[in-house]
Amino acid sequence: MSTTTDAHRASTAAASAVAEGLDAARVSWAVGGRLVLDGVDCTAPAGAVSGLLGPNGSGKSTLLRVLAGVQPPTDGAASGADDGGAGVTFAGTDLLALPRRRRARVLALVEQEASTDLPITVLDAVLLGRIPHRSMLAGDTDADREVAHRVLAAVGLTEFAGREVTTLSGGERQRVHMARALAQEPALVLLDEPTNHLDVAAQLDALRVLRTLADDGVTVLAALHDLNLAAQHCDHVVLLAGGRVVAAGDVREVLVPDVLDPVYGVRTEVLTHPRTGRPVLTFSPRG
Ligand SMILES: Nc1ncnc2c1ncn2[C@@H]1O[C@H](COP(=O)(O)OP(=O)(O)OP(=O)(O)O)[C@@H](O)[C@H]1O
Repeated sequence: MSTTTDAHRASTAAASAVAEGLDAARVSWAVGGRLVLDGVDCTAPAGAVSGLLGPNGSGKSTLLRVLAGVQPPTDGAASGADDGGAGVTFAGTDLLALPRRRRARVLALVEQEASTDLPITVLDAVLLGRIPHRSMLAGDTDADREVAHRVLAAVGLTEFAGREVTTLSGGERQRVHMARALAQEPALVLLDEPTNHLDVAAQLDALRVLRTLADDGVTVLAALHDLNLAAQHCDHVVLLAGGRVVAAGDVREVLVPDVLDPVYGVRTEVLTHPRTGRPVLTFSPRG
């Protein structure tokens, strides 16, 4: 069985061996006196696809927003957590201390409900991702447009470049959000449910894009609800419940009945994928 401490320690050690990953320590966030994140420690190794898992309301979106610097962490002592201040480093740099613009050159966040009601074309929406790379007053350069077309091709949206974003389907918009994030050319990508709204082929496409990023050395951390997608596509997973990390490590250690059943309140059975050797999970109600 994978315990919080053992698996987490092992994955932390693995991440520090890869000097360039994301390392978050003692991250807390409270609202209305309630601790939504309670001293979260987690890592995402560089060059790997990491999955952030957990039931509804466990704190995945909140954690991604804090890691991305969108929402400042609550001071541990002030929030009632029994630890000190939060630390979020990437490649040894204190992410929370970086000015916003510099942080946007390092990391991109793809949120679940990103605003899509701007009356602009897909190409212009993706070009917004280039803003952190140019001076405030400069317009798009040829190099910016080259990057935008490259990332549009990567997410399969080349023929949508001239379409207004508002005319796209939910799945197409989801891919625009991913393309805009990729246009930032970040070294760290945080994604909240990137497969939401996507059909099964598009889900595999999205995960293929994440794999390509990881193969290029990018650190990828994606919140995922589908534990089987995580089982097949993640190198490392972090499981949250009630704002705490309950397990972290390799999918074969974390995605097991002893860990999942109490967290999700279900009965899990684990098979082995005949081709990949990775776990395939089935669920039934507990009782
Ligand atoms: N601004 C806020 N005000 C009050 N409660 C909040 C706020 N933001 C988050 N919460 C609460 O914090 C908890 C964690 O929310 P969060 O969205 O991070 O969970 P999640 O794991 O991403 O959930 P889901 O899988 O349903 O998307 C929830 O109970 C949510 O209602």
